Parts: sequence; C-alpha cells; structure tokens
Amino acid sequence: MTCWAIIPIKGKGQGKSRLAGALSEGEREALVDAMLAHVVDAARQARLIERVLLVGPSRHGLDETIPLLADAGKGLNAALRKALAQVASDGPERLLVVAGDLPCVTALDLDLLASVPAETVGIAPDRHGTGTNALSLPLPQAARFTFHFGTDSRARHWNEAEKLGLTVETIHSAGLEKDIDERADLSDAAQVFSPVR
Ligand SMILES: Nc1nc2c(ncn2[C@@H]2O[C@H](COP(=O)(O)OP(=O)(O)OP(=O)(O)O)[C@@H](O)[C@H]2O)c(=O)[nH]1
Ligand SMILES: O=C(O)[C@H](O)COP(=O)(O)O
Repeated sequence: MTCWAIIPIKGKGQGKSRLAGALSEGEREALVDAMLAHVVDAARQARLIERVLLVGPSRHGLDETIPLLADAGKGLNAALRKALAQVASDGPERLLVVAGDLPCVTALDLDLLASVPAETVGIAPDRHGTGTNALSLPLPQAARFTFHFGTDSRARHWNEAEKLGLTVETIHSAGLEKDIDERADLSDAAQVFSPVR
C-alpha cells in the first residue's frame, strides 16, 4: 500500500490568530513553525508514509526537499480539495490529511491512521470530539471527497464518507487529538515550544 501525507499550513504570520490574546505575533509564528516541523518529522518517520507534502503559501523555513502544493487563498477546504485532485492522479492508495498544529503527534499515531482497512475513511477527532485533526482517505475511492473543516467537522466528514459509500473508522490517539487552538491548550505544546519571557 502506498500512502502519502499532506499537511495544510497557513501563510507566514497568519496562523493561530485565536491565540493573539495569549502570545505575541513573534511567539505565534515561532509556535506555528515549531509545530509544523514536529508534524513533518513525525510523518517522515512514519513507516507507512512514503511522501510528505505541504499545502499552503509557504514552507515556514523547512528545506526545499518538501514539496509545496499551491493554495489559491480560498480557505482550507478549497485548498485541500485542489491538493487531493492533484495527488489522486499520482496514484497513492491512501492519502492522509494531517493538521500542522499537533505538537504531540508521533510516527506511530500516523502509522495507525495509515492502517485503516481498504475502502475505509479514518477520522481522528479533536479533544472535544466535534472537530477533525486528521483524515485518512482511500484512493481512488475518495478522490472526490469534499472537506468540511470548521464547525462540527467530525460529523460532517463522517457523512461525506458515507455519501461516497465508504466505511468510517474513528482513530483515537492522544497525539492526534491535541491540536492547539486556545490558551488552555498551550501546555500541550510545551515539548516543542516555550515563549521567551
Ligand atoms: N493551506 C492552508 N492551511 C490552512 C488554512 N486554514 C487553516 N489551515 C491549516 O489547517 C490546520 C488547522 O487549522 P486551525 O486549527 O484553524 O489553525 P489556524 O488557522 O492556524 O488557527 P486560527 O488562526 O486560530 O484559526 C493548521 O495547520 C492551519 O495552518 C488555509 O486557508 N490554507
Ligand atoms: O475541527 C476542525 O475542523 C479543525 O480544527 C479545523 O477547523 P478550524 O479551521 O475552524 O479550526
């Protein structure tokens, strides 16, 4: 089975705007870069992932060996839809979509996500159980998957998979559920980032 991973990331200075009350602009940028580097490392170490690509306007300082798929600036769901279409034609049998703000994710978590059975979509929810932090899409069956990141995305991604006639599995892991959105989440980022005060 060939499996690729794409990691969406906003442009420099755009990310983690909800943390504006907790961190300075420079700190937010450093947090975004550190979390992205962590997720890329985990994906590169995962045994089952063959290629790792970014989707977004910038590499955030990562070296040019990581491919960067374009983002037309029409939001996360539109950017992922376009990236999926590009990747699907290249022939991997599974595509993982992994948020760039998962400072606790491990290679083992990503291998688990990559290991869902054929014709099955894997959904890794966030800590609240309502959002989506990662998806595992079988190809070509999910080549036309419509992304619904935003409010209640877990339930909406579930419905989307069923609409395509696919089975759904929920992937629970401590590393995948801990995205960093709010001040209360910041302690989970301590292993990759600490603000200089
Ligand atoms: N390429 C791309 N990535 C995005 C876009 N919107 C969100 N992302 C990425 O998707 C992942 C999850 O997004 P969020 O949890 O909302 O993170 P965020 O957008 O940095 O945080 P806020 O600004 O506080 O909403 C992060 O890796 C973001 O960088 C977008 O429009 N384009
Ligand atoms: O739960 C979600 O769908 C993700 O956290 C992304 O949504 P957001 O971009 O609104 O955070």
